[in-house]
Parts: sequence; structure tokens; C-alpha cells
Amino acid sequence: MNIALFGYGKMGKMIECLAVERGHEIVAKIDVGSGEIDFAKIDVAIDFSTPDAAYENITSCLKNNTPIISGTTGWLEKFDDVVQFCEEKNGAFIYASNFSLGVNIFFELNAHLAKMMKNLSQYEVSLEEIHHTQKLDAPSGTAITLAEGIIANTDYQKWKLDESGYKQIPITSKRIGDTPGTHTVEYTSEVDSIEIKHTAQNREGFALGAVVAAEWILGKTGVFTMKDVLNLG
Ligand SMILES: NC(=O)C1=CN([C@@H]2O[C@H](COP(=O)(O)OP(=O)(O)OC[C@H]3O[C@@H](n4cnc5c(N)ncnc54)[C@H](OP(=O)(O)O)[C@@H]3O)[C@@H](O)[C@H]2O)C=CC1
Ligand SMILES: O=C(O)C1=N[C@H](C(=O)O)C[C@H](O)C1
Repeated sequence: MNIALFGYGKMGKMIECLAVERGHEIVAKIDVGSGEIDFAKIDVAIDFSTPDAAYENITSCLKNNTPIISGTTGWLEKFDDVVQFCEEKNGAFIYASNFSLGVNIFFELNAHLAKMMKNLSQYEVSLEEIHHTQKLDAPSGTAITLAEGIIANTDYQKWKLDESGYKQIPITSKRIGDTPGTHTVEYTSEVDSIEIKHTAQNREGFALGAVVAAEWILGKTGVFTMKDVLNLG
């Protein structure tokens, strides 16, 4: 499969290694200021760029009938526009705030726990995410997905960075060294606390998930999620 990488930073480089190991060819590495793109030779594109660049990268792939996998976080105010555009173009698109198998299992666990906690008003929920100091967005996309999973299964109505409130989930974001990504969901009462936690040891799980998603989407049309790819739940 011929893969184009939009964004050739920490993730782009890791994806290149894994994709080549799995027998794919990287036919384009698109970074800031790259010239014209020859879409004719691209089977599928993978975008791990920046919050400012993702929308343009994704829509240019859809305009050129190129399936696109995006893991870039921090641009989701335009997500609905992209979904509509993908449908208009009869294109193929997957976004995931986190491509790792472990985090996608963690998302299922989070939803299940939230259902169990729904009527237990003595517990209050909070989220914490820790990432490396170069990260541009906060809270992390993964923390937002976790908060949305709790909102969908309880009476909580929204999340807020660093702020508790009525029916509101507080998210704390910490930036420490080179931390690849640690997410904790905690329910606390007067007498105890329940905690579930996912710790990425490195970026390999994210990169492998993105390559698996690229392999999976070839020949399909529509807007999909990692739940479709991994056949979870
Ligand atoms: N969904 C998931 O599983 C994961 C998501 N992420 C997300 O992926 C994104 C990238 O992460 P990471 O690789 O660590 O970040 P990096 O900063 O290491 O890499 C981003 C790259 O994108 C480049 N870039 C900037 N503008 C454009 C553009 N217009 N088109 C193409 N590339 C561009 C940057 O170039 P320059 O440095 O010159 O600006 C840089 O090389 C982030 O949003 C992060 O949150 C990260 C890990 C896992
Ligand atoms: O920027 C990162 O590094 C990561 N970003 C994603 C996020 O915002 O959730 C996924 C992962 O945690 C690493």
C-alpha cells in the first residue's frame, strides 16, 4: 500500500517505521510548506500534524478521493463539517483521539464503569491526563473522549479544564518531561476512591493502530471509528 504522511514529526516518523515493517511504502512526507502533492500515487493518507493544519489536510485528501486517517487532536470544532464533506464526496475517513488498542479497551471500560456509577451520587468523577511538554492542546483528545464516554452514560452534562461544578467533569492536564500519555479516571467518595488508569510506555501503540486503520479502510467509503476497525464491544 502506498501511504502519504501528513506531519512528519514524532508520530509521522514512528508510523513510517511500522508501515515499512508491514510491507508498505511511504510515497510522500508532507510537512509545513511542502510543495504540490501527487495524489494519484497515494492509496491512503495518515495525518498526525497540528491542530491548525489538520482540517486543511483532511479536506484536501477528501477532495482528491484519498482515504484519510487522522489522529491529530485539538481541531474538533470542525469535526461535523468534515463528516458532512466526507459524505458529500463519498470519501473515507477515520478520526480517533487515540489509536492504541489499549486505550480503545480503556474507552470501553470507562463507559462500563460510568454505567455502574450513574446512580451512586456519593461519588464524584474527575479526569487527569499527563503528556510531554511539547503538546500543543489541552486537555488531550483522549481525555475529551473519556469525558464524553462518561457524559453519555451518566447525568454529567459537560467537562471543564481545571474546574469542578454542577454535573461537570473536571479535567486536570499536566505536562511533564517526555511522558507519551497517561490518563486516569477517578471516582471519589467520602470513604474511598475507584481509579482506572492507562499508561502509554511509548508511542508505538498509537502508530500501530493508525497503520492498522489505514490497512482496514482501503476500499471502503464512509466515516468510521477505531471501534469499527478493532471490532470492540
Ligand atoms: N490519535 C492518537 O493516537 C495520537 C494523536 N497524537 C496527536 O497527533 C498530533 C501530532 O503529534 P506529534 O507527532 O507528537 O507532534 P509533532 O509536533 O512531533 O509533529 C507534528 C508535525 O506536523 C508538522 N506540521 C505542521 N504544520 C503542518 C501542515 N500544515 N501539514 C503537515 N504537517 C504539518 C510539524 O512540522 P513543524 O515541526 O515544522 O511545525 C511536525 O513535523 C498531535 O495533535 C497529537 O496530539 C499524538 C499521538 C497519538
Ligand atoms: O500529543 C500526544 O502526544 C498525544 N495525543 C493524543 C491525545 O491528545 O489524546 C493521544 C496520546 O495521548 C498522545
